[in-house]
Amino acid sequence: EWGYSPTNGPDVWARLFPQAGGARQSPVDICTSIASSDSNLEMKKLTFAYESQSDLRILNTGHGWKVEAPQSGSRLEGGPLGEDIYQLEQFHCHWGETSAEGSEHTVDGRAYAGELHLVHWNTTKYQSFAEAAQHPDGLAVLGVFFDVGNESNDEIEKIVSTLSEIKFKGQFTDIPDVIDPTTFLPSGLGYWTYLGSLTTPPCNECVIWIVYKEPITVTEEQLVQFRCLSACSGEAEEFIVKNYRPPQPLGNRALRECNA
Ligand SMILES: NS(=O)(=O)c1ccc(B(O)O)cc1
Ligand SMILES: [Zn+2]
Repeated sequence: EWGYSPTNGPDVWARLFPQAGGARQSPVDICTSIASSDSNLEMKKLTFAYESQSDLRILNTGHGWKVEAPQSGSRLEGGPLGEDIYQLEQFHCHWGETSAEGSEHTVDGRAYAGELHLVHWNTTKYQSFAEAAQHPDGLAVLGVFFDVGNESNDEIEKIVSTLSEIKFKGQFTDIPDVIDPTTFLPSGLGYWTYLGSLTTPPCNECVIWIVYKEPITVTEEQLVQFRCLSACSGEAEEFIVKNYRPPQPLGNRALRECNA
């Protein structure tokens, strides 16, 4: 089973998952000096509309936590997404063993303490998430960086408060609180965008990435709770202390920015 240790981690994924060695892999280091301010993006504003939902199911995937949030009423469109509408499917995040690392994307070589991914799929063109993940414009993922600060993030706290119930791989529970994905987004809506992939196996090259420039703040305690999840399903305890893939070559891909 793939993971993040030297024997099953990112450096060996391509052996089992050939796409992991492709030319449009994610994450990447966002070199801000080469980001082109694409007037086209300025014109087509990125718009999103989410519902608030309660009783969303959160599960321990063995690689982290994931909230299943299929929202037929949600819409992400505009910006780099052309004329298609994308619908929220799930959200999860990545972190590191200390807060000095943990994000997947880096900015001019700088890592953040973690990164939240809001995963959407193209409902204009495809009939299911699984089908969309087989196409170059199938998914759109919003990435939001975590900075560590003194204010705990109330929305993240709703996630943290359930983690004791899903300590082991395969366990799931319902989040009793109402979750509004909009609250995960920073106030500043400037972003970078490029064509990439899933950052975990099978690393399908099917993602239009939209990475917000402004981080949101979480507390060290909240990140400590993430690291208490176990990657195993039973007694053995192997904590999920890191689950981020390091940056992959950008190659000749365009990196565009939009200062909304
Ligand atoms: N980390 S990620 O957002 O690129 C991502 C999203 C979905 C899946 B998946 O559905 O397997 C894997 C990785
Ligand atoms: Zn992710």
